[in-house]
Amino acid sequence: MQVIIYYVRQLLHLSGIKLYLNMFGMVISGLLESSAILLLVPMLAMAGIQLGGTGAGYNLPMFGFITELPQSTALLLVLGVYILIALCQNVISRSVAIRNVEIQQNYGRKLRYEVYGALLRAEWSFFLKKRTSDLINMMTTELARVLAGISSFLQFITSLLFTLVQIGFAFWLSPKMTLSVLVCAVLLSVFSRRFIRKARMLGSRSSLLGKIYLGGITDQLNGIKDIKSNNLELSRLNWLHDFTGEVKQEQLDYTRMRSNSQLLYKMSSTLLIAVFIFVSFKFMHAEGPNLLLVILIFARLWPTFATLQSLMEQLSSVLPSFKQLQQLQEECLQAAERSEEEGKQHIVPLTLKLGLEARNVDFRYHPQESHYSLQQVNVFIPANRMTAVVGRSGAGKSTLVDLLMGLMQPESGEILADGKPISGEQLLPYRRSIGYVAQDPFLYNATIRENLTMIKPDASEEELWEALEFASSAEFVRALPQGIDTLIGDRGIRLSGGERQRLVLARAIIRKPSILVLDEATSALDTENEKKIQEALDRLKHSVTIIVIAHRLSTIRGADQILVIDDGHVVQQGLYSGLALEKGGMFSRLLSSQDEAM
Ligand SMILES: Nc1ncnc2c1ncn2[C@@H]1O[C@H](COP(=O)(O)OP(=O)(O)OP(=O)(O)O)[C@@H](O)[C@H]1O
Repeated sequence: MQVIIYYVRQLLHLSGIKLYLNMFGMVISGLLESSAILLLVPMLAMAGIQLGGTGAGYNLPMFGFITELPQSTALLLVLGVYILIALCQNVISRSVAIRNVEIQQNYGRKLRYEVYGALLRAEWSFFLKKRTSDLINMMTTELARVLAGISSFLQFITSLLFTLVQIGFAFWLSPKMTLSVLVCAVLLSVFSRRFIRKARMLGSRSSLLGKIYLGGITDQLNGIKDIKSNNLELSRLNWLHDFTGEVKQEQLDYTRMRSNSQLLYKMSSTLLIAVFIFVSFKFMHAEGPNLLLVILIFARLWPTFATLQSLMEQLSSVLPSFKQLQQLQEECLQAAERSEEEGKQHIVPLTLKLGLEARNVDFRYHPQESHYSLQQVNVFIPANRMTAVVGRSGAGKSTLVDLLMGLMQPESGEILADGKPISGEQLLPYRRSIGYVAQDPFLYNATIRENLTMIKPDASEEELWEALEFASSAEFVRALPQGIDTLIGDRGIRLSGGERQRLVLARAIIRKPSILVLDEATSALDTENEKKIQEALDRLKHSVTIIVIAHRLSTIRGADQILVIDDGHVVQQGLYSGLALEKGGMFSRLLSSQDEAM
């Protein structure tokens, strides 16, 4: 429960007095609702209208004057009061309902903003350890469950207050009867604790199933080409068939548990009413209105107990979601690479003047493993020059570049830009100075223009086309049906691999970065386009610091420096011509293996 209270406190902090007013409104509304019904019987009795039995009605002094009125006037008055109470109740509940949505939506927005903000501030290595689908699940289903849980908690508090008022009312009408009902309710709630435990267990199972479903379906839709080309449709459908069987079972168990609990409350209510009426009639010789009173107290009180029980079950079932959300927020906080305030500041990109340096860098993806992805790496990358990083697959090239971009922090050692460590306040200005083209180019499902202006919102038409020209994209963009305003689909699916790569390059260049990082950026290009990009990079290389990861060694002939990495170590360093001559060196081995492959 503590975890729920933690989030409810935040809600209280955000909505302040509004929330208390609303809860008060809910209690008043409930009170009016019950008083409308409860008062109707005695008021009608006072007006001389008996609802069965021979009793004279309840002795309610405040309504004494009614007996002095003619019966039809009294009836009209009583019904008028009844309508007035109902009107007040409905008006209050209308405004409470609207304000409730406003309060909950405000809090929902704040919570989503906070959780997503925390995710965005977390460092890259945090995302390497998480499944994207789990994070999506947290941001959608689990967060929605938490918000529903908060709403249930508030409903629970209101129902509790309402029940207390109802008990007070019932006590006023008949203390003995009310006490008996309360004793029965306490006994039943002790017995019902097992339903609450079961609800929590089923809630965990439901969360887990939600996670598995989203993970599985995301994986499969991402790999739909693989599924189709390997004829895996049937096996994937079988997976869904088995999985939905589990979901069905879980839903059935949950519904069975809740129905059992409600059945228990409803049947016990019927049974207790029967017992009470029998005892009142047989042993206390109660008649008409008194028997009606027994029914009224039960009819009003017992459903509130059933509601409380049902809300407690709902709360228990979403408790695991609360815990997961809190855990995610804590993990994000621990993995935060900067504070919220830093992110809000206006960031002026850094201009690299001297160069980048990796000093005594060690890095492991998992500290518990003995294998280092990089070990004792010492390199200097001069500003406004082109540095190429080469090596066998798995040598550590991407790891080095990710560290140089400040996406991850070394386990020991330092990454310095112009002699200053790229962490803390330096980090965001440094990041802003980088243009990056990944091996697997990513584009948003938007128009080409939107993809470019996302990076530089104030880019002029001229700047957009300049970047497209640079990346040899202008020609194909002009040929598209809506030109630069063409929608390129999910991850740019409506474009060819080479076109995507060129657009990402245009996007990287549009901000006029001080550092340009290209991870195999020309791998999907044909020889003609590759040549054009090479020429453009050659023109840039004296005004921008370029770092390229290259598999095709022919593309880095013009590099000012080549770093050869093997098994996490920098094993060679120098110019293409010099390295090619070092017989037996890793670079010449890479060269000869590429020659053989051609
Ligand atoms: N997210 C990760 N978690 C654990 N280990 C990783 C992760 N990413 C890379 N590694 C390991 O770190 C080492 C270096 O990987 P890295 O991706 O830097 O190599 P690379 O030279 O860029 O390879 P490639 O040319 O195939 O892209 C490899 O042993 C790899 O298995």
